Amino acid sequence: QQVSSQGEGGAHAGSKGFSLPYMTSNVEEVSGKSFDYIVVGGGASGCPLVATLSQKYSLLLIERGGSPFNNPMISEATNFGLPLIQTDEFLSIAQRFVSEEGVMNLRGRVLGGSTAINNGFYSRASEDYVKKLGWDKKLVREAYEWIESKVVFQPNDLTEWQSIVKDSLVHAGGLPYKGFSLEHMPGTKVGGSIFDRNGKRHTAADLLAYGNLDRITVLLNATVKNVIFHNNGSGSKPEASGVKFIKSNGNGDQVYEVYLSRRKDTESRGDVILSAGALGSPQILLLSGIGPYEQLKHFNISPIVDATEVGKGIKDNPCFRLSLDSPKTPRSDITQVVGVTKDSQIIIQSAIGYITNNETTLKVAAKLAYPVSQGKLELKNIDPRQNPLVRFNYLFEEKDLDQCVRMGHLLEKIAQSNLIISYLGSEQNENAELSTEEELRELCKTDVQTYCHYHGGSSIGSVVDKDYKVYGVNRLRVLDGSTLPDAPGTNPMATLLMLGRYQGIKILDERDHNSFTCFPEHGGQYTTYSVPEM
Ligand SMILES: Cc1cc2nc3c(=O)[nH]c(=O)nc-3n(C[C@H](O)[C@H](O)[C@H](O)COP(=O)(O)OP(=O)(O)OC[C@H]3O[C@@H](n4cnc5c(N)ncnc54)[C@H](O)[C@@H]3O)c2cc1C
Repeated sequence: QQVSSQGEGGAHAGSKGFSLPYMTSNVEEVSGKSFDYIVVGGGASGCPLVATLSQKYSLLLIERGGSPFNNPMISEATNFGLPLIQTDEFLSIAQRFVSEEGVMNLRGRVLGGSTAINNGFYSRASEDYVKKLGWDKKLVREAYEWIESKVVFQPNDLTEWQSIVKDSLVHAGGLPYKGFSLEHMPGTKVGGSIFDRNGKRHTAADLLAYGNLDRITVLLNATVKNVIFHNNGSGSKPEASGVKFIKSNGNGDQVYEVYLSRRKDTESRGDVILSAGALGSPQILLLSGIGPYEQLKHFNISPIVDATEVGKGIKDNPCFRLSLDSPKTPRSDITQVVGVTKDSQIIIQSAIGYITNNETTLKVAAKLAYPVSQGKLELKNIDPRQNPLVRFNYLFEEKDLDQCVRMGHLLEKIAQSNLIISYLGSEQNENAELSTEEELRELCKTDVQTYCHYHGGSSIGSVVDKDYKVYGVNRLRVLDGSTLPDAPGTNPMATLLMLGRYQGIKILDERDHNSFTCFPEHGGQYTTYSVPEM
């Protein structure tokens, strides 16, 4: 495995000699220009995609947040968790959202996306998952390895807390120890991390340094409102020709535009690619007139495609979390170890996060790896800077609720293991009784939480085709967590980073062989409308 062990393979924020593409927050500088590709959202999938496509094409990456470079709140492992509690409505690094059922959740709002605020735990998807999504196994491996050689690290020693968690997972949880691995597997393992051995975070934005820097422009602090379409003549599908965006700070109400280069030969034109995440991309599709007709009408949005599936099937992995009382205030601690049950249904991990600016809390958490309950995403208003409405319908399906009870049992057993109790030095836990089945069932319903691994909403096979092209229009793709119809089981970041690289290579190959196919191969119920003036 090509994981860097000491940071030599990666470039981290602020390191000397680390060249980055041109970045600007000056909207006027970019407005009116044309690029071969326009990528919206510089997160886990967007950044490797841009780096890869830049080998041959000019790109504009538009990111609603600022730069992660030289920002210790992002780069220092010791600050892990602080940005998650320091949120505001429009400008903070992390943006909070609360699902319709009242569960607090988070999304990244900075170049690097959620990889700039997350726990950094890196684990590949299983071969079964790769097969199920119809991906090319060899290319998937190459793409994982490319990512790993640049921003993934093998932890050196486990922290004291992670070491206790590891032993408790093995002894109390019955999950045998498998050592260090990037592969998803049952048992207890140490995984990869985007934090290096010096405690520096390497976000997806670091990957931009490996592209052709002369061909990449990054526009920061600009929020994309919608995609611009034009008609190529009667009978042809609406074609994306650019995007409209506004300043993220809301100053002024001016709307700016950028365009796709209009080469004479249509075969050699690029695409607008939405990589704005599981909330951002479906929201932009809806704001662009691609969504259920009734919803578009309600918000007075001129319809481009009556795409009933946009926003549907969004899922979040329900999480059962226990906060442990500790007499000491431990230092914040990122996840290095996970436990996976034999049937791969439950994943357990622990981190120490901030609850106030100077107080931390120890948490152990179990996540349901493959939830079946699905929700939906809809517009709340037409402001792209605000969160859309999202309901995940956590534990709606009985099967998920049963698994949640199982998670509760296992987690309580681990949290009350001798190892953890003696570390905490608290006597109250020692005599604590385990909850009954009924109590856990109730707790699951009232206390369900999130791991922030939400996905779906513009899924492959229903909103995009196997090449991530949006059904019903030309030159528009979506590539990020919103396209995953099911969770990768393990933590999703590795797979979403991989997907950006993987699909970037596929697009380069596709264009080399000049075999553009603009027609859906399956799925995709849609009606297209003629393009109105916007
Ligand atoms: C707190 C937290 C902890 C996590 N821990 C882990 C972990 O340890 N391991 C793991 O594997 N996964 C973890 N995850 C999940 C993982 O980080 C995400 O699944 C992954 O980053 C999603 O990738 P993405 O490309 O779909 O979206 P993102 O990485 O979120 O990127 C989307 C980007 O689009 C931008 N954007 C959105 N809308 C617009 C717009 N209108 N205009 C311009 N830009 C826009 C956003 O600002 C963002 O930069 C965690 C997530 C969170 C929030």
